[in-house]
Amino acid sequence: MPDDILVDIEDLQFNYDGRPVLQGINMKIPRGKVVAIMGGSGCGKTTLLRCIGGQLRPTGGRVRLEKHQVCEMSEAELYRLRRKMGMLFQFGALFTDMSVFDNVAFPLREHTDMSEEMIRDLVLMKLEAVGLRGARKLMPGELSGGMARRVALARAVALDPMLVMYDEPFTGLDPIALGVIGQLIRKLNDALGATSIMVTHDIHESLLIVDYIYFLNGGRVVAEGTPDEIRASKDPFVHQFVYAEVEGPVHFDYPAPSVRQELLAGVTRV
Ligand SMILES: Nc1ncnc2c1ncn2[C@@H]1O[C@H](COP(=O)(O)OP(=O)(O)OP(=O)(O)O)[C@@H](O)[C@H]1O
Repeated sequence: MPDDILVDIEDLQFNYDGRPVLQGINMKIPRGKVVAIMGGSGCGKTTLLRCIGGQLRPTGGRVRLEKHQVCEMSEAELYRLRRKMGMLFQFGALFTDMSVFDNVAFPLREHTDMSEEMIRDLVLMKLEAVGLRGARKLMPGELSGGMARRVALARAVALDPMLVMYDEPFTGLDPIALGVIGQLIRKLNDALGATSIMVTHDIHESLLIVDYIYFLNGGRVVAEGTPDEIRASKDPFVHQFVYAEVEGPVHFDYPAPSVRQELLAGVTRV
């Protein structure tokens, strides 16, 4: 694998109970880049992140992260590998019974045997990077939504990960907080020399901060490109996302038989 590719995904397939969700995904994510993955609801974006992180075992294909074949690793090996991955899942839930400081210190205490003094210095550095050093004693219940997301961001990068994965980091934020989080994702990626993969529905923020965007539909990559290529694209999938059109090739309904079929089968009673 060329050295500049951190994550190499080849023909990745995943089924839930026999229902195909990922149907042959190919992606090469270079080191140092911020990449967005977009697509309609339920098209498999979170499933893809979980296959990269090794939380789900694919039914076919492979994921290489650096020199590691993620799909073939034991639980113990995955546990060690995850130390090098930061993850921020939807809403970036903080531990509500721990202060801001302890939330960010958590991965350091869990995965290293650093002294409390070192942990303190590192936590304060990460909180400084997200502009919340002064808020370290607050509890999550005392934070605004945007502040809580910034703490979750600081926690995701506490161990200086080589790869940071974000699952819908902008959900529920007002436009200003959303812009702040977007800028921080970019800034932290570059300051840490990390690589970031972000699942998001926010095309406009993505166009501002990422290096490359993949569009998924039906478990496959249907379009991809740099922000400039995406802006200039005539592809109908891309067009539907950029202009937030309800009608288009992306279907937002969960797959179902026709209403007529269901009525005939008598299964629509609730
Ligand atoms: N644990 C599960 N068991 C069975 N099916 C699942 C499970 N988790 C997800 N699915 C199904 O797999 C498909 C892909 O889900 P996934 O969460 O990856 O989609 P997504 O693109 O991230 O969606 P969204 O944008 O709405 O978060 C969906 O149809 C979902 O219903």
